[in-house]
Amino acid sequence: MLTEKELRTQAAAAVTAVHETTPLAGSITNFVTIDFVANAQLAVGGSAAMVYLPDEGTALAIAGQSMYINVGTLLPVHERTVPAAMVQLHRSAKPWVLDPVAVGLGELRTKLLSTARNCPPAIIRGNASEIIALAGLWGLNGGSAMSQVRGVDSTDTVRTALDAAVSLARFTGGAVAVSGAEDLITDGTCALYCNGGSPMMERITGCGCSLGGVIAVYAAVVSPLIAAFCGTQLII
Ligand SMILES: Nc1ncnc2c1ncn2[C@@H]1O[C@H](COP(=O)(O)OP(=O)(O)O)[C@@H](O)[C@H]1O
Ligand SMILES: Cc1ncsc1CCOP(=O)(O)O
Repeated sequence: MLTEKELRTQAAAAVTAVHETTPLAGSITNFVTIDFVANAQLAVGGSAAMVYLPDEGTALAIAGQSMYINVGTLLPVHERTVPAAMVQLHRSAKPWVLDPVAVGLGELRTKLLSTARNCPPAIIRGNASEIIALAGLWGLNGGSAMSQVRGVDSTDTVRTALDAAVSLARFTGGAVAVSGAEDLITDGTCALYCNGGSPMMERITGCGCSLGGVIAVYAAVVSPLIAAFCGTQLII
C-alpha cells in the first residue's frame, strides 16, 4: 500500500515527466466535448490528436504513448475504429483509458463496451452509474445491469460504486476513477477519495471527458493509479 508521501512523490514525478516528454495521448472521443478534451490535454503538457477512421485509430495506437477511448457519440464508423484501436493497444501493451459514457444505451455501445472486456484498459473513468453499469455488463461483483445511467449523467453516488470500481480494477489489473461530488480512485487494493471541484461542474458538459483525456496523458508516464490521481487532482 502506498503511503501519502509516496503518492505525492510519484505524482510530482509524473507531472515533471509529462512536462519534459509531452506524451501523445490520442483520442477516439465524442464530438460534443472533443476540443475541450484536446485543450485539457495540452494544458497539462501532453499532446493531443483526435481521430475517427479505423486505420487512423490503429496508427495512433501505434504512434502514441497512450490513448483515450470515449464512446459518447457513436457513428457507424466506430464499429470498426474502436475495436481495431483496442486490439492494437492490447497487442502493444500500451495504457489506455476507457470512458464508458452512457453504457447501456443502444446496441453498438453495448457491443463495443463488451469487447473492451477482452482488451482491458489500464484505467476506466466514469461517473458512479457508468461504473456500476459497466461492472454489470462485464458480469463483475458490485455491478448491476439495472443501474440507471440517465443519458450521460449519474443517478448514483460515488460511494455506492465502490464495490463495482474495486471489481473492475481487480479484473483489469489497472485503476478505476469514479467522478462526482467527491472522486474515488482505486486499483482494487486501496481506495482514495479526492475532494474539490464545484457543483457547477455538473452544469457544463466536458468535465468528465476532460478528466479522462488528462488521465490518458499521465497514463503514458506513470502507473494507472497515479495517473488517475494526477488527472483528478488537476481537474478538481
Ligand atoms: N458536485 C460536484 N462537486 C464538486 N466537483 C464535482 C461535482 N460534480 C462533478 N464534479 C467534478 O467534475 C468532474 C467530472 O465529473 P462528473 O460530472 O461526475 O463526470 P461526468 O461528466 O462523466 O458525469 C470530476 O472531476 C468531479 O470531481
Ligand atoms: C452530452 C453528451 N452526449 C453524448 S457525449 C456527451 C458529453 C458528455 O461529457 P461529460 O461526461 O464530460 O459531461
